[in-house]
Amino acid sequence: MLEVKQVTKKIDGRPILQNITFSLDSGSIAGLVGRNGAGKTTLLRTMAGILDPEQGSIQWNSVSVHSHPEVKRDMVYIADSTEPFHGYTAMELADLYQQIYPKFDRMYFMDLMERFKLPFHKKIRHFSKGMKALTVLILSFSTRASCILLDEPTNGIDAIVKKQVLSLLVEEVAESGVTVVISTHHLEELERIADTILLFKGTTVETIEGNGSSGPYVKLQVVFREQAPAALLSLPNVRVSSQVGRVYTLLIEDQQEETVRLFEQESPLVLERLPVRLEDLFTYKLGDEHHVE
Ligand SMILES: Nc1ncnc2c1ncn2[C@@H]1O[C@H](COP(=O)(O)OP(=O)(O)OP(=O)(O)O)[C@@H](O)[C@H]1O
Repeated sequence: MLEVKQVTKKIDGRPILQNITFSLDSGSIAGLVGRNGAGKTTLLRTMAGILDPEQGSIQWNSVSVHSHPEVKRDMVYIADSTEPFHGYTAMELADLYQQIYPKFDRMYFMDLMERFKLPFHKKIRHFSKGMKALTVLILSFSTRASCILLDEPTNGIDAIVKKQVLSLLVEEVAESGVTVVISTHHLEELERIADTILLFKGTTVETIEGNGSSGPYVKLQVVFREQAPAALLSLPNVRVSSQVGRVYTLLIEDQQEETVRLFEQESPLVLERLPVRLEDLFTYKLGDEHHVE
């Protein structure tokens, strides 16, 4: 189990992470989402033990990552840039990782590289973005580390490679019970694979169990006969996601049924429930937040 407890981190005196607390079970996939500059990379690097928190702790199976650096051999962090790997071939990277990670599975590495038809002896700088993404993912799983932290693993890759990357991820989590945390801006891919969403709100993280489709939210499409009821639309638990003429799309949090009834009492022409998407929650939670950087 990965436990992040009351983690606080400043950069250049500015608080980036404040009192961040959540825990993730083994064999789960968590999606880390938030606005640009929110602090996702900082959190991943702190979880990986690369950055020290000012306060709080990160524990992997009840052992502190920062006080017991040997735990890091069971955790792997893959940055959003593959640039540090560019001067190496895949085989050289395997050699390097084998020295760092005692459980590195060379056979498994070779099998997966062959399965995806990736070259062993070509410098990574000559790989396409998709090949780079797949190679670093294969490398990370080959460490046989139990906790894998991935910063934007599907950035800049096409839909087919993305599907391969995500299938590989799900396959690995199901087979070897690893815990994976993925930072991404691609919310739709998390809907398919994540068990938990960690949503950056300001300098804290809100945990949303499931992929956003369950939970205390209702999405409604309402077409009003005449004037839209301003008092209802400005209720604190109602957010207007969009409005086209008299057609309103609303997201309601908490007291959903009671609030839906209030809308029904207005006798709208149409009142229809729609599936709640992660993007709806993202906009609902973060729509008012300033773009950080
Ligand atoms: N080395 C650094 N020096 C100064 N400021 C930094 C440094 N690293 C991060 N920051 C600042 O910390 C904040 C969080 O950055 P971080 O990279 O963690 O965000 P992010 O959520 O990963 O962003 P993005 O989604 O755009 O990749 C930003 O305001 C960033 O400018």
